[in-house]
Amino acid sequence: MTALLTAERVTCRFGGLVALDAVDFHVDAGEIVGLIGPNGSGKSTLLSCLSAGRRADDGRIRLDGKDITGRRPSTVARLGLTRTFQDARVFGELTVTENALLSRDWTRLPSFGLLRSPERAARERAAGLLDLVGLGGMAREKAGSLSGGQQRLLELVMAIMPGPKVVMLDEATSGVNPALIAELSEHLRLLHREENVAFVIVEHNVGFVFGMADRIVVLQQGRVLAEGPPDEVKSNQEVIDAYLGA
Ligand SMILES: Nc1ncnc2c1ncn2[C@@H]1O[C@H](COP(=O)(O)OP(=O)(O)OP(=O)(O)O)[C@@H](O)[C@H]1O
Repeated sequence: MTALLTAERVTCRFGGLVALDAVDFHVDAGEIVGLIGPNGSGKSTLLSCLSAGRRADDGRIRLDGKDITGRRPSTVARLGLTRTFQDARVFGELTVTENALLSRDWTRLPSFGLLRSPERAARERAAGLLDLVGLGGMAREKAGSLSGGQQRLLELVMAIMPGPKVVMLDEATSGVNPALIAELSEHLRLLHREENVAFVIVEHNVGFVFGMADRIVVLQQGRVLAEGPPDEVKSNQEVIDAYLGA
């Protein structure tokens, strides 16, 4: 089977520092991949290269068979790859619904001639997704009034609105009340099931990511240290020494 997203020998340098050193990485359709590793190991840089926020210095990236190396972030998003950021990026002065509608992509939403305009289709989709993550009752509230966890969920809705094939989550649990992390997992599972979308989850909360992922990839100093099913990676001595045991 050909992977949905593949990175071949992706290299990224910041001056003399090699943040990613010929990294191979892939995501299959509908898969949940956890990306972990110590601080500075290159996780966020890999997400930026994959989503075209940063141009890789070397290597190739393909999404659904198309070469997306060096394409613009908006093009990559339209082709089916979206992301969230370490700091939730919602617009506090806009309502929850207005935020969700910001990331609509008219061309991918079904409309039915005069009966259902693209605007109406987008609003219906936003309402459905907000309901799915439990934010339906807050649709008219200003996004700035939401809690950290609710802002994370709204950001997730914004990333999913255009109907992507893969969504990358950078530190999904950061700013989320620890008591609500189990709830966040449930909402993610629901979205995964309903939307049949693949997720790449960059995360320091090991319990959360090992509980969610089908496969874990461990980065260390810009290279892949290990990858495999969560149970296998959890008991890998190199991973314990480099990260989990710390
Ligand atoms: N804009 C930048 N300019 C210079 N160096 C950078 C820049 N961004 C990242 N780096 C360096 O690249 C390396 C990889 O950083 P990156 O943020 O990708 O790691 P990370 O695994 O996401 O870390 P963390 O878990 O702390 O978020 C680090 O050494 C970091 O200092």
